[in-house]
Amino acid sequence: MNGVTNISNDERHGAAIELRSVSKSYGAIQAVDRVDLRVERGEIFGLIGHNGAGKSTLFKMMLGLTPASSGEILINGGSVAGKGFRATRRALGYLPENVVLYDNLSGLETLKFFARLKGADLKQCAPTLERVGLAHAGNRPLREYSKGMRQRLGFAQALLGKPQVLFLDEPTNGLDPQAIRDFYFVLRDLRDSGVTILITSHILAELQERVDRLAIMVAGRIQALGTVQGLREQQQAPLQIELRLSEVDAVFARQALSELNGVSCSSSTLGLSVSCPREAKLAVLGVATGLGARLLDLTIAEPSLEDLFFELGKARE
Ligand SMILES: Nc1ncnc2c1ncn2[C@@H]1O[C@H](COP(=O)(O)OP(=O)(O)OP(=O)(O)O)[C@@H](O)[C@H]1O
Repeated sequence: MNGVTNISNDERHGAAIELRSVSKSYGAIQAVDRVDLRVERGEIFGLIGHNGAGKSTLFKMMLGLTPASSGEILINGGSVAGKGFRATRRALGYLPENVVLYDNLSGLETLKFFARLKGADLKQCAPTLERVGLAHAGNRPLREYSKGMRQRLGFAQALLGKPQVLFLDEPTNGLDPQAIRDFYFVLRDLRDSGVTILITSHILAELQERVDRLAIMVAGRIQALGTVQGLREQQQAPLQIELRLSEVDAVFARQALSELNGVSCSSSTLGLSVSCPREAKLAVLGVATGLGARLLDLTIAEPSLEDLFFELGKARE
C-alpha cells in the first residue's frame, strides 16, 4: 500500500498544477463542474472555451483568489486552501483579463508599485520593462499609453518576482501582430527555463501553433484535452484537400471521389474542395495523382483549432 502512496506523491510533485474534481457554483450557476486536470512543469497550456465557459473562474481558483465549492487544487504539490499557500502564491504570476492601472503613474512607477505589493526586488522593474518592449516608455505616464502598451505593462507586472507558474487571461488583447510575436517569444523563453504557463485566448489561430497542450471547456466542464494533433485524431476531424482543376476535370474527379467512403466534394474557385476522413487521405491522393497533368495543384489542410472547437460544439448539439 505504501508503494502506491509513494508513486502518487511522486507524480504529485512532478505536476505544476493538479485539479481533482474541482467545482465552483455561484448560487444556481455552476461555473466550473468537476474538473480534473494535470499540467506538467514547463508546459505552455492553453485553456479555451466560449464566453462564460468557466475559464476565468478556474484561473481564480487556481490562484487562490476565490475558493472552490468542492474538489482539490494543488500548485507545485501544495494545496491552494492550505496554510502554506501564501508562500506558494509568491511563485505565481497573474495577468487578469482586465488589469487595473493608474493613469497618473509612469510605467516604471507602476511596476515598482506592483513589485512592493508582491515583495519582489525593485531592481527587477527596469529589466522587466525592457523584456516586454517598454524600456523607451518607462517614464511616461500611463494616460499616454496605447491599449497594447498597457497590455504589455500588465504582462510585465505578472513577470515580477520570477514566477514559476504564470496565469495569463487573454494576454494578447490589443496587441499588434509584431507584439504578439514578441510576446510568444518571451513565453517560449520562460517555458525553456522551466516556467509553467497557462493561457486563455479567444484567438484560436494564435494558440494553435504555440501551446504544448490545451483543454476545451464547455459549460464549466473540460470536453477535450490534449495536443492540437491529438485532438484532431480524437475527434476524427476531416481533412480538407483542395484540387486545382479545370471545370471538366473537376466533374470527372468528383465522380471518382464519390466512390470513396466518407469523402464529400464541393465546387470551389480553384476546382474541387474535398472533405475526407484521415484514413481516406491516401485513397483521395491516389485519385488525384491519377489525373496526371490535368491536376494543376493540390493543397492539404489539417483541421484548425477553430474547426475542432466548432466540431465539438456540433457533436454536443
Ligand atoms: N462573481 C460571480 N458571481 C456570479 N456569477 C459569476 C461570477 N463570476 C463568474 N460568474 C459566472 O460563472 C460563469 C463562468 O464565468 P467565467 O468568467 O469563468 O467565464 P469565462 O470562460 O472566463 O468567460 P469569458 O470568455 O467571457 O471571459 C458565467 O456564467 C458567469 O456569469
